[in-house]
Amino acid sequence: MIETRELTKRYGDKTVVDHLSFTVKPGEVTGFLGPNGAGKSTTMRMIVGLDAPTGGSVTVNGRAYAGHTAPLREIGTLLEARSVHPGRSAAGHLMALAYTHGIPRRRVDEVIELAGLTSVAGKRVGAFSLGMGQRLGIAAALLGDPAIVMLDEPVNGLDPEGVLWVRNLLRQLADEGRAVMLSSHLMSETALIADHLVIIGRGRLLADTTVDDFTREAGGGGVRVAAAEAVRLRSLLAGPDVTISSSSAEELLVNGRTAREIGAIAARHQVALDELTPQTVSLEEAFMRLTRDAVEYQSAPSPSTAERKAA
Ligand SMILES: Nc1ncnc2c1ncn2[C@@H]1O[C@H](COP(=O)(O)OP(=O)(O)OP(=O)(O)O)[C@@H](O)[C@H]1O
Repeated sequence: MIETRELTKRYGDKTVVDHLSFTVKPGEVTGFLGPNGAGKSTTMRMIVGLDAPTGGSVTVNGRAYAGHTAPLREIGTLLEARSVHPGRSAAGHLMALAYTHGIPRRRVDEVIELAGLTSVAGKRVGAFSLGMGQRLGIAAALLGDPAIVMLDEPVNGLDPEGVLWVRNLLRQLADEGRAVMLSSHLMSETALIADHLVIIGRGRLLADTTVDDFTREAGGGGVRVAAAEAVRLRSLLAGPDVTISSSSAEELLVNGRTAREIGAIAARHQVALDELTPQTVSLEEAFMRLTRDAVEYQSAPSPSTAERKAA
């Protein structure tokens, strides 16, 4: 389990992580989401003691990372900046890591197989593709058979097969009872992998929710109904928590009733429907709405000719 409480990081007068509190629980995949520059990497670096917090605290399985005698057995990480000697083979790299952390040699063979690197284990890391490098990074993260796995942008640069592999692996690790945390700036991809979502913007917590709840709320765009008898249908659909607007004489936008309920009411009263369409909002759109005010570099529309002349 990872627990951050009021975790804060400032660089000069800029607050990069701002009183952030969340928990990454065992048996779940937690997606850690935010636009570029939101503070995800900084938070992850503080979790493993690579950056010191300005305020607040973070614990890994109940203690500060530095307080563990065998930290690789507690938490395995893949962070963005990896330093692997390009002249070393994949097996050599993992062996060196295992040796310095007192991890038995057979575990190296296990993670090489788990990461699908058996056929390239003897190859120079410098000649690895991006995808193979990611697999090696994940193999290294799993070396200590840790209770927590924390990966920064693990699917970045992977081809569809690689993405599927990461997705299945993370599911398997969570099903084994491990706490899995992965960062991303891609909502739709994360929704396919994660159970839980921690969404941040400008270092602040914007949402701490389940993927199911986030998806349900994102789908709350109402139902569009078209019927020649729209006026009669409108009064039939009215109710305490129902709001109905209309953009034309034969169209309604209904909030507070599902498409199924609307269809049943229309059938009961013999109102013929020309259209019955739930207005879904894509997950990516919902994520963009949530983080809109927290995007570090927004693309501004270029000034119009009139504005340029006035300037
Ligand atoms: N050492 C540093 N000194 C000053 N500012 C820093 C430092 N490290 C990070 N920052 C700033 O902190 C903010 C958060 O950066 P961070 O890398 O944690 O964000 P992120 O959410 O991981 O972004 P990305 O998705 O682009 O990797 C950025 O504005 C970045 O410029």
